[in-house]
Amino acid sequence: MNSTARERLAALLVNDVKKSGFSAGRTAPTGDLHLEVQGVGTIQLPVSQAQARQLCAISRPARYGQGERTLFDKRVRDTWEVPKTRVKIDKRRWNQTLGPVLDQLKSELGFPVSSQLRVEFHSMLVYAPGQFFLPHQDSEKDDAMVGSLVVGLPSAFTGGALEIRQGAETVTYRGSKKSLSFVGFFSDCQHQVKPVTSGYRVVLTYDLLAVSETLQMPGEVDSELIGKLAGCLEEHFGTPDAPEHLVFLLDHQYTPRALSWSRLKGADGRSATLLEAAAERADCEVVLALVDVHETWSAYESEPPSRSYRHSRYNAIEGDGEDYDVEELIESDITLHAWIDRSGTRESDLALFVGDNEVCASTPSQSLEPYSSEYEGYMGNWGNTLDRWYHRGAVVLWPRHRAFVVRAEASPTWAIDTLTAQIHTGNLEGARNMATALAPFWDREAGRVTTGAFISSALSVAQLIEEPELAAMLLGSFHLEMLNHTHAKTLSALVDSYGEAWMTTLVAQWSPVRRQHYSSTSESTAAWIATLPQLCEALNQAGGAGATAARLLLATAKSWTCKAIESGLKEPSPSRRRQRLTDLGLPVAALLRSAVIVGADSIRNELIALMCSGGDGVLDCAIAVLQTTPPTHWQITGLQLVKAYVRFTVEGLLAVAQRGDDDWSIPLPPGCRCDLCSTLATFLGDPTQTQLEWPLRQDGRAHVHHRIDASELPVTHQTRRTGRPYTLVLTKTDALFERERQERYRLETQLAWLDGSSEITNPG
Ligand SMILES: O=C(O)CCC(=O)C(=O)O
Ligand SMILES: [Fe+2]
Repeated sequence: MNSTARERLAALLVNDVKKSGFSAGRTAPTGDLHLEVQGVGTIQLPVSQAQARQLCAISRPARYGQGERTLFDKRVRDTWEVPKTRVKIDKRRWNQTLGPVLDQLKSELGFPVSSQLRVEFHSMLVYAPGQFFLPHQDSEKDDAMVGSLVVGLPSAFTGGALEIRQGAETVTYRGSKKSLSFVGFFSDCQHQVKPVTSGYRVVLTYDLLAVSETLQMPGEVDSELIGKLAGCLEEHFGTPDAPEHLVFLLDHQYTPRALSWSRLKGADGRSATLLEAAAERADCEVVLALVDVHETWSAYESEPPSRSYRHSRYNAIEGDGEDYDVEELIESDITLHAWIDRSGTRESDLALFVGDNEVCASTPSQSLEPYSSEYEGYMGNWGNTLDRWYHRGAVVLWPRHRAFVVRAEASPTWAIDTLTAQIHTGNLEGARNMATALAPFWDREAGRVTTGAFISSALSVAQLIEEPELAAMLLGSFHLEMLNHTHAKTLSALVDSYGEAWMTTLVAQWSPVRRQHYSSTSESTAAWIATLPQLCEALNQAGGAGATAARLLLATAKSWTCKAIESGLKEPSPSRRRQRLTDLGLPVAALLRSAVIVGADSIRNELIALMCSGGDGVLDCAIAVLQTTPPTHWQITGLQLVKAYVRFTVEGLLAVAQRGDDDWSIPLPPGCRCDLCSTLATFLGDPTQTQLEWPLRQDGRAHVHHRIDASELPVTHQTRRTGRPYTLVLTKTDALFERERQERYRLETQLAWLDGSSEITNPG
């Protein structure tokens, strides 16, 4: 007995839907097939060896697809393909056989009676002895394509079986000596043609397309079943802490383009129809969705991996084949990616995680063909693992009275658009109620949407809703880095509506300082600050409280930058420290310009004082600020002072006497002062000693290594592994002299540049 309502719902659907296969075969007499190949003539059925050889003579080797490319590789596909333009078929007569066969295949593949299958000729193939096609999947090159049809022409051959696999199940089709043999299968099945051992195998291949509505009207007979399904839905959603959704995984996999209510594959159409009717009775909303199932299994390699391909008619990927024995499911997660509701409205870009207690299926993912899989050798906790990904279709349901919340959680963009529409139709009270319902999850869900359109709409909804707390809730998850000059008017209106204190709290919440990102992860903050002058300009022009908003943003950007400089100065690696501080030149320059724009003199003065505060690193930053600011702006931004200071400092550095050719002393930068470090400092500081042999235990050696490497000193360290303890051999290198030469050259270049620039700023 299945315990949960959702499991009972899945069981009801399994029992109802006639067990239809993923492939189906038929034979038919040859009478209606009149086939002519230019250069060979009318093809006599059964195909003789002689005519088969003639066909090979006018053919070319068939290609296969992989990714975006179409490839030719005889180790994957070795088949002759008759050029399509040479093949002529009397369609009218052929349809007399093809039509009824398609009807039979349709029912065996589980399509409802009301649907229609259509075919499009794809190719004529000839397999000579030894030829084959390795396992692959045909990709859907047309939205309506659901599978492939292979029509085998009668001929005498052995081998060449067509094997179709669906998960653990393989069905083999061998063709016929006297009749036409038809095999239809879905495009989510892997299939292969085994090598022909004698004679010739000749086939026509077709794309199989589903046309017209595949959803049925549920019949009277279904009423009882629909009642039971509706009962399951009511029970599933009935408890106070019930899950938000019910996700029924369909049997087939779909590409985003192919997913549609009217083109469900096989029995999926019937399941969807029944669930839709049940949803109606249980007052639920229903959508057709695309879910990604990701499963991690513990696994081991059973034999050396072979390759398999998603063949395209023109797209291909590698699969895992049957080369791993899977043991136990370690974890599985399911994400909803897109859906289409009954009115045909599509929501893409969803990223909704679905809990285990929301999912049911009549076929476990494991017995489908994964879209992609990856085998990892020993992974620590789990030994070897096999990861598999499936793109499954699903029917997703939720109670109608929860519709707004469910849809809003899945798509914050939709939620904001809906609120906007409510406000515009004058239903402010309704919009406020809706916004209130968003509060429990809004921070989490809205935080992952960063599109410009979403930010703009959310900012205006927050203003139009005329409720400070709701407005702050709606915008709470934003980051400063999302704002640009197009938001100036709304930002200014927000300060007008809710006041400066409200905005101050919000900006603090948006601030990167709160996230404490000052280093390599903060490029986006630095890049945003570089655009701040434009935003400040726009805010100034917006009038009203725009200037207030600009000053708030500027102050936050300034504190981030000062913290980033502080953090950069603490960077132990000299080369990384120089890089980080040089990179901060751009935001500092932008802050200075912004300060001028909004008239924030104190911020400007503070930054100028900071740039003139000495120290190695700050000098690098100050030079970068000068280099990124046009000299014509130096006066107004206060950078004249910085220029003078830099000039003075650089001259001072250059005035220090150059290192003598025999001076090997190296200062050890401040840091640890343990006994080992003082021995190290003494050796380094000695102008004549270039090598030190130092018997030292392992932990001591590690400490000294670390000290030398962290400061990037021009000293090599080697361990001589004889005696006890081993001996650490430290050797000063020539890089000491070379680096100082380069550093002087750099300073001289900077000085020359500064002098050159001042001519521009002080004409005459
Ligand atoms: O030759 C066959 O039966 C199948 C050929 C095939 O798989 C293909 O053309 O994609
Ligand atoms: Fe194929």
